[in-house]
Amino acid sequence: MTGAGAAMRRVLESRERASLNGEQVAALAELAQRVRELNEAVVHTEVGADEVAAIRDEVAALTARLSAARREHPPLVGVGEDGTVRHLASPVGGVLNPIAPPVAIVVQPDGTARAEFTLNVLYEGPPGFVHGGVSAMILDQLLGVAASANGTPGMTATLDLRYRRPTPHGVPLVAEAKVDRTEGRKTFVDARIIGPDGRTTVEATAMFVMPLR
Ligand SMILES: CCCCCCCC/C=C\CCCCCCCC(=O)SCCNC(=O)CCNC(=O)[C@H](O)C(C)(C)COP(=O)(O)OP(=O)(O)OC[C@H]1O[C@@H](n2cnc3c(N)ncnc32)[C@H](O)[C@@H]1OP(=O)(O)O
Repeated sequence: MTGAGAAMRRVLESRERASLNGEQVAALAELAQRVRELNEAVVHTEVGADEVAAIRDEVAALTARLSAARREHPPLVGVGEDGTVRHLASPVGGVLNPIAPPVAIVVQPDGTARAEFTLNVLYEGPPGFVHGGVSAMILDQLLGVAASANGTPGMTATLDLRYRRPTPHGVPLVAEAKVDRTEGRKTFVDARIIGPDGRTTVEATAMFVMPLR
């Protein structure tokens, strides 16, 4: 195990997060997906006020059923040898988090963290386009995964963004991040979001700092 992997394991163990087995993850991921669809339906519904009130009560009843047995913290699933963490409830791509945009990040052999995804209207800022804060969140995650996969995980210390052109929603997007260099505890990473026309919409650079403890 790398020093970074050991450091991450220490950080996570000190936070006493439970692990789930594959079957539990699959079941909860399906539930989260249904809730994602519910969120989208809430934004678009045109049903009448009485129906809205009835659905509100049904949703409240479902929340009470789920809350009958609760964990103190959201679960994590382990740390890889390279120090990367699969955070199941992450607000970016966390399969158990119904508000997470569906951003599945894959680390390529050259260390590039890459994701192909489509954002729906739930992530809209200006009409027709993705909210800038959502783009920043996705890029922060991608940058952090690239840093972790490099064996040099850390906390985001700086995140610089350049919004070159609007990022459309409802169409396939690509995002990529790659480590530029490391200096001691600091890791510098570059990233971008690319629109369906192949042009970059947002560029980002970040510095991650490995905490001392
Ligand atoms: C074992 C690693 C554990 C990491 C856990 C990561 C989970 C990974 C999991 C899965 C991958 C997915 C990725 C997730 C992506 C999302 C990540 C986030 O959202 S992180 C939340 C937002 N960020 C914060 O809340 C940071 C808050 N700040 C801090 O905790 C500290 O300030 C920290 C750790 C950044 C630095 O604190 P110090 O005490 O360790 O280090 P000092 O001694 O102050 O600085 C070291 C060097 O860095 C520079 N530095 C530090 N912060 C700077 C800053 N903000 N701007 C410029 N320089 C800075 C300093 O000037 C110093 O440089 P000189 O050595 O003198 O050259």
